[in-house]
Amino acid sequence: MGEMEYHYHAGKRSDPNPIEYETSIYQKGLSYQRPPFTFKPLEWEGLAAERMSADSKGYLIGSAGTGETDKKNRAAFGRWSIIPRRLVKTESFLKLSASVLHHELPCPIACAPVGVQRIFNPEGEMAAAAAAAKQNVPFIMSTASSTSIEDVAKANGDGVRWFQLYWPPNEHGDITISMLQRAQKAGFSALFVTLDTYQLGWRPSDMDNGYNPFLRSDQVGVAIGLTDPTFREHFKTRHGKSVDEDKSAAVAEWTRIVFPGHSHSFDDIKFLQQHWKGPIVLKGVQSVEHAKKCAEISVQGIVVSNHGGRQSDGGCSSLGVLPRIVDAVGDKIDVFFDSGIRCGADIAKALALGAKMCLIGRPYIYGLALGGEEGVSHVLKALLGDLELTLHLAGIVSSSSEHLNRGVLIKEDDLF
Ligand SMILES: Cc1cc2nc3c(=O)[nH]c(=O)nc-3n(C[C@H](O)[C@H](O)[C@H](O)COP(=O)(O)O)c2cc1C
Ligand SMILES: O=C(O)C(=O)c1ccccc1
Repeated sequence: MGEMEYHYHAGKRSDPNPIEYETSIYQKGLSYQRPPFTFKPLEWEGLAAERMSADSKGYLIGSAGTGETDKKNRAAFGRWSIIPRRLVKTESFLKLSASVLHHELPCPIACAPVGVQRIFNPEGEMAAAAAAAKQNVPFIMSTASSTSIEDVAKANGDGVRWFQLYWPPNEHGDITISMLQRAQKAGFSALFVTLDTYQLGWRPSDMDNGYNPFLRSDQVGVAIGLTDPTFREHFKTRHGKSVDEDKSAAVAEWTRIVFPGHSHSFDDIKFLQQHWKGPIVLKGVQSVEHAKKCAEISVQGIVVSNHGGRQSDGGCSSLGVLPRIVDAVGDKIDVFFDSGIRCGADIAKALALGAKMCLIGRPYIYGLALGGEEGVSHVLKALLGDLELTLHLAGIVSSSSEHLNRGVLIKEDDLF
């Protein structure tokens, strides 16, 4: 199927057509253009699950422990409601934008870093990075990618791309530097450092399945390590054989390096600041105290995230902590948000609560599993179209904080 023509238009604002909402989505859609799969966002997970092996399904959909954090992430969106304003003179095309990391970008969402994408579709990150570029959505590449840094950059072309670091311990600083240099050379313009995953969480689905994507025989998720010259050299010195001569030992060694089982400290951030020439964003913030410390050490941003509830059970909702973190540091650093976003209204609420940009996690991977590049495009376009129409019909004329702010929200609990 060719490029869909229903309306969402991230970045295609130069040619506004006021009636495109109706004509594209309904008339064209119903008569001769069919989406690759449903527009119903809450059905994507079930449909994708039908396509996947039990291992991949458990890995993607599963979360930590009883799943309490994950459930709270979702439930939190229902506690805020959008109050529509009437007789606000609106343009037919409102402006979606985001002002982050000293840039004006055409839409306020990005693809969250998600590792091992080839377990969901053979084209993996190549398909997702290509779709993101076409929709003007920044793509955050994971250290645990199943495709090398250089190949993802090629697939992403002239798109905006950022690199997510699973950060080796200090004694492997040379390997960290090598990854950063490769990413920089390949056009990744910001560094997202994930703080909450120096070890995978307690994940019952994966333990039931005895499943860890790294330890599969086809070594998915270790593409960066196995292609890294500094790691290859390190492996040879230490094991007396090349990576290619003993792949399973190399995979085990790389896994120990990127998931060492212990955390860095605030002081260590200086090392990254010395070796990365660009903005640094710390991912996995859930407390005001931690956010304030991040703001003190001259990083450019944080991601308020609990990793989609995949790391710790019994945690709070990511959306619940967002407003207080924005109040504490939002005027000093860029606050990104993720965990639990499934539709346009969810994005609208997180932006209204002060996030500058939302990262989309599982939903675009459901798209990848259901339809490769076209599936990811469908999900991104659907989310952006849904966001745009949600704002439009609420009389909110842009996604900037001037118009989309706490004034448009009410707490559902306060209504009763
Ligand atoms: C299958 C899967 C793999 C992930 N891999 C990474 C990763 O490699 N690096 C990272 O920082 N976060 C990773 N995450 C977390 C996402 O970046 C994001 O924080 C989370 O998915 C947001 O929650 P949501 O899925 O509810 O949108 C992963 C999430 C999933 C579902
Ligand atoms: O599963 C995850 O949440 C994650 O961050 C990860 C870790 C290792 C490989 C792939 C993804």
